[in-house]
Amino acid sequence: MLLQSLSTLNYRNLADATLRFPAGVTGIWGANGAGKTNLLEAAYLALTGLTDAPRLEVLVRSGEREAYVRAESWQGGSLSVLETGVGRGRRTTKLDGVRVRGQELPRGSAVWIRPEDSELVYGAPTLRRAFLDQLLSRLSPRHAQMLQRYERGVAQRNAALKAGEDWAMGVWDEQLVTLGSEIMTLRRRAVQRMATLAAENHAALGSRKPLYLELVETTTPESFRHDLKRRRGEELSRGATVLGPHRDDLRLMLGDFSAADYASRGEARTIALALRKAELDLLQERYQEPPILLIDDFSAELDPQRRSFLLRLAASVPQAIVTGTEGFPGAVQSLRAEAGQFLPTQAPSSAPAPQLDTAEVKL
Ligand SMILES: Nc1ncnc2c1ncn2[C@@H]1O[C@H](COP(=O)(O)OP(=O)(O)OP(=O)(O)O)[C@@H](O)[C@H]1O
Repeated sequence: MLLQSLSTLNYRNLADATLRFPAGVTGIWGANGAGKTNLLEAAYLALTGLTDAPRLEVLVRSGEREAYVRAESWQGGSLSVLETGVGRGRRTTKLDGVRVRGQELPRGSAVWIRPEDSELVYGAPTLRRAFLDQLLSRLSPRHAQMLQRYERGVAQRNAALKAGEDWAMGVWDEQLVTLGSEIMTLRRRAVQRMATLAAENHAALGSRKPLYLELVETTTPESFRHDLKRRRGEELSRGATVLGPHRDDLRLMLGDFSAADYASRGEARTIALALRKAELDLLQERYQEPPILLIDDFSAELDPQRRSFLLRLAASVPQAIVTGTEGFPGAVQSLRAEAGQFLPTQAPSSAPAPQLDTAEVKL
């Protein structure tokens, strides 16, 4: 996958413009608040149709009603045009001029690595679940569909529990058990594979402590039906479905210790990096083409060894866009960010050029 150009209109603080990207690494540097993260966010939205903005309207420049992003990208030897428009609670996507659902955009097209990824370690289970679910949905459209139906089922079942409709539970339970069991089975398989990849990546990042990933389930496919019955009384009094895949978590362990409780900030960033690299590995495995790598603030909280891993990782994929407050060594194109504009320039760099030994980065 290669991003040839990105156009934005009314997107946050970005000037309305089209930027072109060559193969290789584009380094974008500039002061805090210049618009570097906004540009990566816009590229990710255009390429995947995905955003984790809390509300779509925050993506729209203050004072405007709609924002629009457009990517021209090469995939499997052909050029596609991907367009997404967002407004208050509304999102439309087009692929080559034809309106499609978000899921129909190329799912394996980009991976976004950013400092906030540390929240995957420290944050609430919801964040880790969202990470897993989003990745699984990108790997399997069937999973995306099942998850949507399951979540709708949980919402409807919760409404029935709140209304005290004990008599209706048999039907809701059946739906939840059928969908939930399949989701759990798929998650188990994916987490097993991801655990191996993340542990390898973590070691390649120079970490001495081993990383373990483990799914913490509130029930199992075998006992889901029985567990729902057993806890019916509690559910009716709380008005909520208290077990099932929507309550599961992904436990991250550094050796014998819970990473959420014991990891330093740098260690958390390293674990998050190992997870993102596993995401890249899985998408590449599935779609047989390396995703475009978007790396925000490449030097944040990382020591020279881990920074060097990122430099080599960026150099090992066909295309990467990397931001920072200083230049990115080895970039084929450097852009200076200022007030939402991106101007070609010679990047200043305080870091030494990376050893581009791509064999060291396992893809
Ligand atoms: N909807 C919006 N409309 C207008 N401006 C916005 C909107 N959303 C965010 N901004 C502004 O965009 C600016 C750039 O933010 P961005 O996160 O891209 O900066 P950055 O270059 O990544 O900075 P840093 O180096 O601090 O991470 C911020 O000043 C922010 O207030």
